[in-house]
Amino acid sequence: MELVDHLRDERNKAQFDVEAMKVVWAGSPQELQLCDRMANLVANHPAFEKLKRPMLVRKELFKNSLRKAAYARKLVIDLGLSEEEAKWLRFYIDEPTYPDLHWGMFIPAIEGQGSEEQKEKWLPLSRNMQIIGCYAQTEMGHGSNVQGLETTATFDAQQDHFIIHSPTLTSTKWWPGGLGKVSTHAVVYARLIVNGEFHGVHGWYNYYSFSFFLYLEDHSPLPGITVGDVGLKFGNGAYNTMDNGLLRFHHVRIPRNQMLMRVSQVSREGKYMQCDDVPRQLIYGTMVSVRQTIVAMVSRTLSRAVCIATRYSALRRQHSSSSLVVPCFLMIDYQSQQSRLFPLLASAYAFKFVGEWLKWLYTDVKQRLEANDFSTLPEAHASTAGLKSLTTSATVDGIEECMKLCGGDGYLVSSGLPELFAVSVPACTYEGDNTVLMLQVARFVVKTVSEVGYKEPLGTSSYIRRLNTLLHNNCLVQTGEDWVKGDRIVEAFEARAARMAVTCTQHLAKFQDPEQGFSELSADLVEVAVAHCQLIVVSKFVEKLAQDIPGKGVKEALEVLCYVYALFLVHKHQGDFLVTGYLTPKQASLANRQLRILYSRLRPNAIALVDAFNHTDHYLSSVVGRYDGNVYPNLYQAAFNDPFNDSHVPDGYHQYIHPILNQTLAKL
Ligand SMILES: CC/C=C\C/C=C\C/C=C\C/C=C\CCC(=O)SCCNC(=O)CCNC(=O)[C@H](O)C(C)(C)COP(=O)(O)OP(=O)(O)OC[C@H]1O[C@@H](n2cnc3c(N)ncnc32)[C@H](O)[C@@H]1OP(=O)(O)O
Ligand SMILES: Cc1cc2nc3c(=O)[nH]c(=O)nc-3n(C[C@H](O)[C@H](O)[C@H](O)COP(=O)(O)OP(=O)(O)OC[C@H]3O[C@@H](n4cnc5c(N)ncnc54)[C@H](O)[C@@H]3O)c2cc1C
Repeated sequence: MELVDHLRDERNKAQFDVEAMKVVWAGSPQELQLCDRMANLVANHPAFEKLKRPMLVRKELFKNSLRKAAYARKLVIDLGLSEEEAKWLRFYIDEPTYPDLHWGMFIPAIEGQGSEEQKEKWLPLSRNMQIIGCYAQTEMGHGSNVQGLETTATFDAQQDHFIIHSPTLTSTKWWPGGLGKVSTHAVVYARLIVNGEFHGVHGWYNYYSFSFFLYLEDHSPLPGITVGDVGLKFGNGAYNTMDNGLLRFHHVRIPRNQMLMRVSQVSREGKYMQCDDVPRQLIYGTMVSVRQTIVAMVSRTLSRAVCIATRYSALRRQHSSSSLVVPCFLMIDYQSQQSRLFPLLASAYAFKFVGEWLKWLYTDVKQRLEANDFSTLPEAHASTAGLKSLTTSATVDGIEECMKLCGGDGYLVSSGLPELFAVSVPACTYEGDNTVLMLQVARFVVKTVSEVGYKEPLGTSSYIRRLNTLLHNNCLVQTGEDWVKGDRIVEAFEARAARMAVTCTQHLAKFQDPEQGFSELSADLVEVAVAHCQLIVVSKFVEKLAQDIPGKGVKEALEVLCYVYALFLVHKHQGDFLVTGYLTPKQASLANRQLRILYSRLRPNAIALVDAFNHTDHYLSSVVGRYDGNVYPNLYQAAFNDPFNDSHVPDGYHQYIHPILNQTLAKL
């Protein structure tokens, strides 16, 4: 039977080579081929079916996710997949499970913080999954405030042991993924006590990582350990496939050599030693690594929501504004729909490119750290923290908007959007609360501004070198067309970021106690950080356009997306641009007018731009976002796939409806 493509007319409108755009989106022909292979391996295997997930109760759901993880592991071994291939395989299985933390945090923590000897011992065991690990940092009472962690690790010189203890209820380890039911090991953050002395109580370096056996072979916890799951989380399915755990220690002994010893050591005699040439911030290194990964992944999450909303918008017809009776308008042709949808489409591309750049920055910093060069760590910290915060917040808001863009059907689980929202929303909290992370960026920016004159701003903050120009030269835009020039756009974002940073730095200088100033101005400081991070995203998109991009019409289509992203932000934050005096109201309104022109240029390419994400129907898991656009019969069928429709008479009907119909309520 011939398959009907309900989106064919839309696909025919494309003004660029979709296959070439797929390569740009994937990053390279090799990446495209790799992702395509892994996505189809998952899509074509019944073991990875996921549509029934939201109907399962927690215990079934969890067992189902363990089965999938075990099956994935078998595929990795049987097919001899590389670590990179295995990573994509897990990604397309699309279900948070313990291997995410094992591979994503436990192993990187050992790699980054273990001594050579420890790495030799623990890494082969971990990579072969002979042990399964998690990352136990957060406590019930302390999440953002890592300095406040209460778990103690007291050195016992007599027995050459550390004694790990949870002195209070609030010191209970709380949230670590994979901890609740599965992990055999954990990297635990604790306060170090040697010879009765807390080490580094004034600094941030008084937390050390320990690796320890959590379970005996019969899989009951070691004596002195209480472990469990933190309980049901938001959304059906969603993050409930993960055993986020709780953990308490009652004077649990572990050998001294299980303290991760790259940053500092405790000797057999009980002497505490800090490695001179290694900054203490390195114990936060795993977070830098994971924040980078989150940015690399988040564009795909947003692209998935946008793909669903764009395809449905290009199929569904509603009435025109002049006639409420004739259903003639495609939803995507409403200007208001475009103004909500197209900036999200542009954001997905923008986040992809900034994610590629961040990966480059992180790879560079990682190599430097291995060679004990820590000079770029502050920038890597600020960039990973800020971009993690910016992109996850925008993505989660974007998914919610996509749900609304699909009308009532977006709210159906079968649209794929509610579960995507539920599984993504904790990304604004985990790996650092987004506001807390933006305050870290603000610290970095304010420090850079304060040091102008005796320390050269580098990398993402190098615009601060041109402070004088940026503070005094206003925008030169005179026509709408003037707005679609890369260097002009970047300069506008630089001027806004620099002016906001300088104003805040001046306000901070008026406080006698800098910390009090920082606290009182924290809302403004978050806005400074947002401006700095948006500048990074815009400038990396513009830099991408300066590269050689093959394929008919590909570069032109990307230019439109870049300007949509940038001018949408100018419009959204026009208050910043106006208050700082960089723009006049006329220039701001020219930006908005140009944005409307750009939407009309983007419109014919909309479907092709989401096709270029190359998402399989399995990955999308959305009736309304199907590739063939055959929505309505499938939407109808999906309703009958719900077990709730197995019978016309639900449980409770005879008991609770009949008495009402028969007026026999007194018998209840
Ligand atoms: C949509 C979803 C899509 C995709 C998802 C994909 C993958 C998901 C995979 C995994 C995610 C799953 C689970 C998540 C796991 C976790 O959540 S683990 C726990 C994470 N916890 C946190 O992130 C805690 C946040 N808090 C902190 O990081 C710190 O406490 C703090 C930095 C906020 C503050 O710490 P302080 O000790 O008070 O620091 P400070 O005094 O402010 O700063 C001291 C100096 O240190 C520098 N610094 C801070 N952090 C780092 C760092 N990470 N690296 C390098 N340097 C750092 C800081 O800049 C200061 O420097 P100065 O030069 O100014 O002194
Ligand atoms: C799904 C999920 C998975 C997780 N996985 C792990 C894991 O594997 N391992 C692990 O160790 N942890 C994990 N966590 C914990 C996570 O890292 C913390 O939840 C996170 O760091 C935030 O800490 P908190 O929950 O204590 O929030 P809080 O720090 O209590 O924040 C609550 C509110 O206070 C505000 N706030 C806090 N501090 C400040 C400040 N200094 N200035 C201004 N505002 C502030 C925040 O902006 C936020 O609005 C996970 C959490 C979730 C939800």
